[in-house]
Amino acid sequence: MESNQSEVVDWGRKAWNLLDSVRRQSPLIQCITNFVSMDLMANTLLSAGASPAMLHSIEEIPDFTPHAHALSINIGTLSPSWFPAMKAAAALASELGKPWVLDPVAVCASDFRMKVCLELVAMKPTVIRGNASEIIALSKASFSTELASKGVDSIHESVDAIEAAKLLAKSSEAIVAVSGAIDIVTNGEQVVGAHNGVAMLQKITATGCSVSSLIAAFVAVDKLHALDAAVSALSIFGVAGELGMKTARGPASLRMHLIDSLHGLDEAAVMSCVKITSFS
Ligand SMILES: Nc1ncnc2c1ncn2[C@@H]1O[C@H](COP(=O)(O)OP(=O)(O)O)[C@@H](O)[C@H]1O
Ligand SMILES: Cc1ncsc1CCOP(=O)(O)O
Ligand SMILES: [Mg+2]
Repeated sequence: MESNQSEVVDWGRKAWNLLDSVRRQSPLIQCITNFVSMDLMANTLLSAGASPAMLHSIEEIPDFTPHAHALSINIGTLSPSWFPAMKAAAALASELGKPWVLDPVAVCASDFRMKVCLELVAMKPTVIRGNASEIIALSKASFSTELASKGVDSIHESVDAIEAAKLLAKSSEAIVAVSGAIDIVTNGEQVVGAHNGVAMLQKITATGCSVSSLIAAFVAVDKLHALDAAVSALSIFGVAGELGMKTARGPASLRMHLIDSLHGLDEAAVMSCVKITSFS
């Protein structure tokens, strides 16, 4: 059961406990991800205390996926040859009761991406995390040229995608997370928001991809509370961005300070900086 809507949740404590569990358990996260994100995603997971493995060959899935504690699937640089491995890994993870996260990068950019994503959504991801335009497009379940204009970036605000996220969560039975100025997370009924992060994170490629895999690491250590784990991961990543921004001079140095801050986060910083509120 997720945190009850009427109870007062100490989100700072919850987020810290989850980060602490990731550091103690160092879950193995299999990432089938795009070429752009591999480096930042692996470093994000390492600096949070998890153990990343970027294995995407279909031949290795029967041997390796059973050892992973969670799986992260990202369609960023999709080509037809990758799709069978994504499906095989998702199917095996589901069969073995392992949580998995889908990042529908640029699902609005082409009919091919939309079809691939809809097949993956039907395979029951634990969490779907995208930006607002991606979640709006995916909830409509059909490709439209109107949303294709910005490719991997969003043309909507996250709060504009709340109803779409709820619809998608209900139809897919996944937790749906929409990143943005406020990160929105829903199970279709309950809606929570993480108010952390800095706008400069949008100027570093693959921060969205990386936070999707961080969600996989948090869900790996608390798979019965995927909504709480997802919003905590988003908030913690945002806090690392806020602290990193204090010494950054632009996107390139923020990338470095983001990783350093995530690695160095302590209980006091998490307790005082995490800002998660209920929307419903
Ligand atoms: N305006 C903003 N203010 C603060 N943080 C933001 C803002 N926009 C995005 N972020 C953060 O940047 C990261 C990447 O999100 P986003 O840019 O929405 O994903 P994507 O890269 O997939 O489009 C997330 O951690 C999100 O919280
Ligand atoms: C630029 C780009 N092109 C294909 S995948 C990718 C990375 C997208 O990363 P994010 O969605 O985290 O911005
Ligand atoms: Mg993205």
